[in-house]
Amino acid sequence: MEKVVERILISEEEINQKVKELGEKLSHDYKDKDVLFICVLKGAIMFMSDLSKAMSIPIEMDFMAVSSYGASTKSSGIVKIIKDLDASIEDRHVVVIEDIIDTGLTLSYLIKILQNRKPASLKICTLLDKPARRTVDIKPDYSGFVIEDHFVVGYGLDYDEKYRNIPYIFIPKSDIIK
Ligand SMILES: O=P(O)(O)OC[C@H]1O[C@H](OP(=O)(O)OP(=O)(O)O)[C@H](O)[C@@H]1O
Ligand code: HPA
Ligand SMILES: [Mg+2]
Repeated sequence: MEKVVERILISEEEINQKVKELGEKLSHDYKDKDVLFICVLKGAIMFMSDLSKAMSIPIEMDFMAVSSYGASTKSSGIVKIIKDLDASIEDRHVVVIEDIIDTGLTLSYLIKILQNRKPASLKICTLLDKPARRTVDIKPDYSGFVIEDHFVVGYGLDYDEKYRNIPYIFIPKSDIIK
């Protein structure tokens, strides 16, 4: 990994601690409700998995896949649904689980679609928030770390589909990014 890591931004320990805190907060906030977590594939896979295990209440899970980045570090601005939810979210208490809010285009598009399906409530939980690059007005209800304007990978986040499995979040060396 020395060949590709410029700098570790968030260590495995820091992620674990933050996920534990978010799990406690969400468990408290949803203790009297049936909550449905929607994982935004593929980036949120690690966060969804660890966060759901940090919950002290039972939750339901569903998955949605959208894509706007492709093999690039820049959002195309066009968000495509690649896989939709399996079930209706009408009257459900929904929390959308994301790995990162960057420009905000992906989530603002997704939230509009989900809001139209009339959930009882709809909140956003993101591990990373990069407000410097926001082009649309969207804010998370739950957020792990606010980060500066770096392209980051690891813990679900990819560059050209690689590094999602690395258990920490790092800034890659510039020569591996085209
Ligand atoms: O706020 P934005 O600028 O829209 O960027 C954030 C989104 O981009 C990434 O997904 P991507 O489309 O690369 O798909 P992936 O999760 O499969 O990597 C990331 O996982 C977020 O979903
Ligand atoms: O910083 C990032 N890293 C990886 N994928 C991303 N998608 C949006 N922002 C990022
Ligand atoms: Mg990506």
